[in-house]
Amino acid sequence: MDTDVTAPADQSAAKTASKVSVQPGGPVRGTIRPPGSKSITNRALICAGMTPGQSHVTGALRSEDTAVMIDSLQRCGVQISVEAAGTQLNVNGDCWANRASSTVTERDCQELFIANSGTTVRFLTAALSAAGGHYQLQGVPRMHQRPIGDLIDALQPVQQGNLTALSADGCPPVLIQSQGWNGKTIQVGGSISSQYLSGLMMACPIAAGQLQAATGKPQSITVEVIGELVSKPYVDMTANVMRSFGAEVQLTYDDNATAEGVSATVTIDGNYQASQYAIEPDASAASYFWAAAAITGGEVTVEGLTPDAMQGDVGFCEVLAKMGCKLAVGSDSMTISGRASQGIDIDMNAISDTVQTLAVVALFADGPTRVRGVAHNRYKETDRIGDLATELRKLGARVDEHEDGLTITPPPQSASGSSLSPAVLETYHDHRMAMSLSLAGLRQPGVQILDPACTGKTYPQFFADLEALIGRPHRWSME
Ligand SMILES: O=C(O)C1=C[C@@H](OP(=O)(O)O)[C@@H](O)[C@H](O)C1
Ligand SMILES: C=C(OP(=O)(O)O)C(=O)O
Repeated sequence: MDTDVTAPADQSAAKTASKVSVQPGGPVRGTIRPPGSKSITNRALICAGMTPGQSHVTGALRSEDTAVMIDSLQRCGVQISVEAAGTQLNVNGDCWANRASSTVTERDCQELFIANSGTTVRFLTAALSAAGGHYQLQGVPRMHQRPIGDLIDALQPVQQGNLTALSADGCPPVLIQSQGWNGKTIQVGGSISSQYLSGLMMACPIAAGQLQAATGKPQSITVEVIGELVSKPYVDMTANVMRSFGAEVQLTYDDNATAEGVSATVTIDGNYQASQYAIEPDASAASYFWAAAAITGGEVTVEGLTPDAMQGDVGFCEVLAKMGCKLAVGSDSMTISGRASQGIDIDMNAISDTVQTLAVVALFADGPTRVRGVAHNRYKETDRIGDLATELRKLGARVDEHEDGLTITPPPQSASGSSLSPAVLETYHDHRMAMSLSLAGLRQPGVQILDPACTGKTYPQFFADLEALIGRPHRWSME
């Protein structure tokens, strides 16, 4: 039996389709280069967009999360022209030069729409607070339930002016009325999201530039994380991108810090310089294609990524290797082959965007898989522990939900392959729910995914690329 994706023939149809299903088939074999990294694109946009001069970014991701970042920066006066189907960005931040932050707060409030993009709201809150001005950042209803209180609390002692999270429990919309920063050391919590620290780090050169203009002296700003810090590879990524744009970043971790102690210290010197910058393919997106090989016992090569990539999510290949797959590393590629046959016990704190991918792979392993260390997954596009458990149960797995993760116990395999159940699966406006759950259809007949267009948050072409990889004509169900 061949694998087959039932999906729309073109992306305009994708926007209106209500369901997609992937039909079971043989081993998936092929090569793919996913689109650019969302996380790196939005970092490059902040560094380039807040810097006077012309920067040139290649390999960028075009998706909803990057579109709202581009649109917000443009509304603030940054000039951004988009070429090569959205993958090349010419960014000019001259609008920030010679801008007196004491006068800009008098302007009309600039309303910015950030949809459900965590990176956009957290990075822009810090950057615009440092730059000064009057802004309101507003998103979709789920964004107004995603915490930003730790970032607001960190900024209150350093920002001159008012800063408020307008929803209950410290969630967006965010209202910023800022006259810049005072240069004091910043302390931030990191147990809910690393994006607060990343946003503060990227804002430091902006604030330092303004302080230097006012005092005539170079400024150095320090940020400390108090207690736990989740998703650490994203913090290393932030430091890397900042260095490429000319900032000096010293970053140290203390893995033995107590709950009240300082677990990370970042000291930032220097300003950004307009730069040329090339973006890696998205490693979280790549996880779906590696998983396709692991679920079907095939072989998939992802080009443009190696274990040296900036994105921690390339570590997903090591997880698959623990489950029994073979990992082959090329000069500019990573190949996963063979079936993921063993259940594992694994801490996914550092690579939490791949938990849903792993959960679907775990459905086809021979024993249970325990995922630990991802309590922060409850604050993402949806509750990625509770809602994930609900959908996996519909497929017939036993799922035990824990405070910090879940245990997935697949039903015993039948001789014909899968012993799961057909199911119509909800996606909760979560792109990763749609992309990961669709892979269950590679082995289990009758798996239908609702609202496939939600992949547009980070990967509008996902189902077209999946079809190209598994190599059969496809159709969308247009119900
Ligand atoms: O900094 C980033 O680019 C990201 C950090 C992670 O969030 P948390 O730090 O909230 O885990 C990740 O889930 C998100 O997709 C992107
Ligand atoms: C959590 C995610 O995104 P963000 O926090 O940037 O909205 C994600 O892309 O999985």
